[in-house]
Amino acid sequence: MIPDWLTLPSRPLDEVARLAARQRQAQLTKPPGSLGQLEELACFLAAAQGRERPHMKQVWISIFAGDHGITAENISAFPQAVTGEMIKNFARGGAAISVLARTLGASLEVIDLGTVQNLTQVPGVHHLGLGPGTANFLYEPAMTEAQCHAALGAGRDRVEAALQASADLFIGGEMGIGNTTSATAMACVLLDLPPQQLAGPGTGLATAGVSHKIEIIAQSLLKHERALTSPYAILKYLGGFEIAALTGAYCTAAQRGLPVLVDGFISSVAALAAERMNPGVARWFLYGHRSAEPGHQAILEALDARPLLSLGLRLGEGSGAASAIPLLRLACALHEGMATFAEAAVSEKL
Ligand SMILES: Cc1cc2ncn([C@H]3O[C@H](COP(=O)(O)O)[C@@H](O)[C@H]3O)c2cc1C
Ligand SMILES: O=C(O)c1cccnc1
Repeated sequence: MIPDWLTLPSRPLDEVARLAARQRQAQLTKPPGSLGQLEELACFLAAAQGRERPHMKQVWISIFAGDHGITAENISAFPQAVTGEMIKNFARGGAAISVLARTLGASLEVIDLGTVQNLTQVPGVHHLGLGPGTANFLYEPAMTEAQCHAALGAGRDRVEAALQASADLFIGGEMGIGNTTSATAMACVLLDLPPQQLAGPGTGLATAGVSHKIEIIAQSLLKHERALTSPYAILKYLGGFEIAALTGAYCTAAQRGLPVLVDGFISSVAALAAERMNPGVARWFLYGHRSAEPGHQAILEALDARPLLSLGLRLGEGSGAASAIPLLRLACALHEGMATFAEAAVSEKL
């Protein structure tokens, strides 16, 4: 059963502040609308922060990591051990997201939800110990009810921590070898599309590997067909600890009024699951980029999302979202710092 807290209503955006921001944009020294999505970003952030002039100072990034039983089916170009190895790399500051966070002045934390390796001795990592990864969903539900609830709750708790730290924005990243298979399986059910249409190379499978991945997903969907009757069941049967944590985080962020910048394919599947479990939460979501993973496009369309960047990234870890932070900051700076037509004595539109 879906936990009660997950479906509590999201906070309404401040439409008065949004309107005030729109009116300010109309007075700035540029043809109306000429800053395109940068204008919309400023107005969205105004509505989210309840002030005409929003800012984007404190960015909070939580990386959720977990192992996947489905890796036993040989569906990734990399071995399962990479999940744990990358957790250590995050902790040491050597991963792409580590560099991005440092460069952006964002806070970064790593949550080990449950991996095959015992990483409790690794300093600087939160350990939740939900088990040695999910079960192989080709044969069994990926998560028990208790694991799924704990993972959703872990996401909620990290958003609460972000709020405590006065964060202006929440980014969730993920790490879990095999999680494009998990996310693709979920997306097939959420969108009612066949795996042939959504599956892609993930970390770099060649054509034969993608065909095998499609076959494994198709068999898994057949196996659990009768159980996959709700977005929560889809998450529990086919998801991962980190995907559930993202889902819980996204719902909490919308409920508490903290805007979210969604990352790539896997994060967007979590965002779609969140929106299906609690319609309306997606009003609080921005989308950092369009991933090179081919299935991302269909997910973005289902969310009516307009991603900010399209750089051919296919990494995860929150990297595509983090890469878009400078645009959010520029949108706020333009909104705040540009002169109005009156201030600059520039003639307005005829
Ligand atoms: C070194 C390395 C660092 C990563 N950081 C994120 N991912 C990404 O790749 C994985 C998903 O792809 P698949 O489903 O094909 O296994 C996830 O862990 C994801 O975050 C990485 C993958 C690797 C190899
Ligand atoms: O878009 C993503 O999030 C992604 C794509 C491939 C591998 N890992 C993550």
